Amino acid sequence: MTAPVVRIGTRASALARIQAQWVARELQRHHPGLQVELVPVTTHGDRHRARPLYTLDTPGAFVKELEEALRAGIIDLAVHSAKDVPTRLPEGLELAAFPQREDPGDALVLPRSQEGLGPNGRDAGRGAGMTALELLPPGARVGTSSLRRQAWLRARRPDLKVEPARGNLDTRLRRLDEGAWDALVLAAAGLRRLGVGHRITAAIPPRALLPAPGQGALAVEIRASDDATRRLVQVLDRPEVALAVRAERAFLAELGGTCRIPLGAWARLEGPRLRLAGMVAAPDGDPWLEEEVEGPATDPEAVGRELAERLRARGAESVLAAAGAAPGRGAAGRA
Ligand SMILES: NCc1[nH]cc(CCC(=O)O)c1CC(=O)O
Repeated sequence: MTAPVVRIGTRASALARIQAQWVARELQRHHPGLQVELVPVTTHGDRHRARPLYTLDTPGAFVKELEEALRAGIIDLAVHSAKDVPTRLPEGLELAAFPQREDPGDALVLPRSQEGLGPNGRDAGRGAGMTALELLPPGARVGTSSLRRQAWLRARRPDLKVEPARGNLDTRLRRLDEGAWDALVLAAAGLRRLGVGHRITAAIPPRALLPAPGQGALAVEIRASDDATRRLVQVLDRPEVALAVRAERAFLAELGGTCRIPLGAWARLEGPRLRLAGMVAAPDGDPWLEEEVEGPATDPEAVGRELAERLRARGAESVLAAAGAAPGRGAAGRA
């Protein structure tokens, strides 16, 4: 009998490759002798690096081609950042595992020349103990591509100049150091996975700014008919992560969210209960609606729906309507 080969599709970006390689290594660690092959796939989101994600009209800008390769049988599994995966999957595919989650929060990064300022600053600088927002000087130019981060910055610090920042992470950090912006706001998980967690000047905890649904988590997608691969990837699944991300995604799906509206969600397992916080806001951060619910961990989708209902009761619908959000496939490379 020939040893089975599992073909893992990966985007070409450094972060995507690190994530796919991690999955490959974990699979081989748990299944000695298993053959894995990494198959590069280019996505729409990768081809339009320079444009803010929310201006791309394809939902799932970073996942669509991987899903097509899966359905065509070119690859057996796709490794995604969970927050890039639209809430509605194409026919015949399923998310089979949610591995251990990285830091779900966002992070403020200052240029190298200002690094001493933060709580992580090597010289235990003047900024020790200061929050991300306190570290930003008046009128600072802050680079970020996500509407959620933009809404937060505009609501909390109307003096700031919020500017688009896309391109891969290395490029953005280099341009930051060259003076393109005074600061960047990014997902902490991406920086940590890339081994540049030391560039985080100040963490922005989920309580201060609710993350994008799924932020910091990976999602492993397979063909629903592929029982062999489902069995193999079971070892990667962390039930507490799966429950949290399912609740966050259900909330997003219920509000028909796309990456065109500022929306955040963060779930934690507390024993047999699931606690889920969520927000929707106008692009300028006013209004800003935030709520928290808890419910049985046995039904994360119900907890997500309950949170959406609570926010609807507070007028979320008009916030969504004003942003032109229509029920669609859900997150399209939401950040
Ligand atoms: N939107 C793109 C994207 N997709 C996943 C990450 C980072 C890793 C993660 O959130 O899990 C990023 C970059 C960012 O938002 O700064």
